[in-house]
Amino acid sequence: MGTAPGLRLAEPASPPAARPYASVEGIARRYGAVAVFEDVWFGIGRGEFVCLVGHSGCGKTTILNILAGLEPPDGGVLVVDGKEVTGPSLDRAVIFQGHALMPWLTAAGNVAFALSCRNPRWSRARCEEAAGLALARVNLAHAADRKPAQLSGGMKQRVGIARAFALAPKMMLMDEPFSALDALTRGALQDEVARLVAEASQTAFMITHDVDEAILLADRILLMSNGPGARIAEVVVNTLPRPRTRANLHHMPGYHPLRDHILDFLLTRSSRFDAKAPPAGWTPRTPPITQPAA
Ligand SMILES: Nc1ncnc2c1ncn2[C@@H]1O[C@H](COP(=O)(O)OP(=O)(O)OP(=O)(O)O)[C@@H](O)[C@H]1O
Repeated sequence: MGTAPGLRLAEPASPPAARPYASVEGIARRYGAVAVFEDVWFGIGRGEFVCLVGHSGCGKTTILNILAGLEPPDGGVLVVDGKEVTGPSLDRAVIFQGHALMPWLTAAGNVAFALSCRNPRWSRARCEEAAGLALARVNLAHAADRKPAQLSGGMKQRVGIARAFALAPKMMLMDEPFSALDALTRGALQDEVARLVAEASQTAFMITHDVDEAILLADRILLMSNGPGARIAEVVVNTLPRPRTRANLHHMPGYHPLRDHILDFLLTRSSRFDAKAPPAGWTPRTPPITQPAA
C-alpha cells in the first residue's frame, strides 16, 4: 500500500525484532507551545512490571491513557506487539483510581459483563462461572451478589481488580489504583495484586505516588522529571528478590538504599532535571540505568 503524498509514516525506532513487547517511542503531549512532556521513550518487556513515578502534573496519566489507546500522542508512536496502537483494545485492561463499576449490576454481574465482551462466544453460564472464580481469587466470593452501593471502597476496587485480571489482558494498566483507599486496605490490595501478577506472569504498567508500592511491585521504576517538558530522567532496576510482600520488603538488604534513591529523586533531582543541560550521559532514549539495591 502506498503512502499518501505529504504523509510520512513514523520511522521505526529500532528493528521490530529488537522492540520490547510495548515500545513507547518519542511520545509528547503539547498544549499550544507548551509541552507537558516530550521525547519520552521506554519499553515494557513481556511479563515485566514497570512503574512510573513523578510529581503531579508531569503527564503520567496522559502517558497511561496513550498506552491504553484512549488518546493519541501529539508526537511519536506507541507500538505494542509489533503494531502501532491507534485505539483501545481489550488486550489492554485499565484499573482506574475509581472502580468504574456499573451500579445496576452486582459484583459478579460486573465481572461477567466484561467477560462476555472479551469472549463474545462464551455462554452466559460460562461467564458467570468465570466471574465467580475471579471474585473468589480476591476473596470476594461472599459478596458476589451485592451491588456496588452495598460494597466498601476497598471491596469495590477489589471487584475492579478481579474484573481486570479475569480478562487475562496482554497488558494491565493501573492508574494509582489504591490511592483512594485507607492504608490497611491499600496494603492488603497491594499484596493481592503482587500475587495475581506473579501467578499470571502479567505484563503491567502502573502509575503511583507511593514509593513503597513501586518497590513492592515493579521490576523497573521510571523516574519522570517535573513538567513542563518532562522526560524520563532515570530508570531504576529493582533487584530486590521475589516474592516480595509488605511484611518482608523492609527487611531485605538493599531496600533502604533503593527507597532513599527514589525519594531523593522526587524531593530534589526531579525539579532540577533540565533536558537542555542534562546530566552526563543522559539522552531521551538512553536515560541512566541504576541499581541502588544491588
Ligand atoms: N487544556 C490544557 N491546557 C494546558 N495544559 C493542560 C490541559 N489539560 C491538561 N493540561 C496539563 O497536562 C498535564 C498532564 O496531566 P496528567 O493528569 O497527565 O498528569 P499527572 O502526572 O498524571 O498528574 P497527577 O499525578 O496529578 O494525576 C498537567 O500538568 C495539566 O496541567
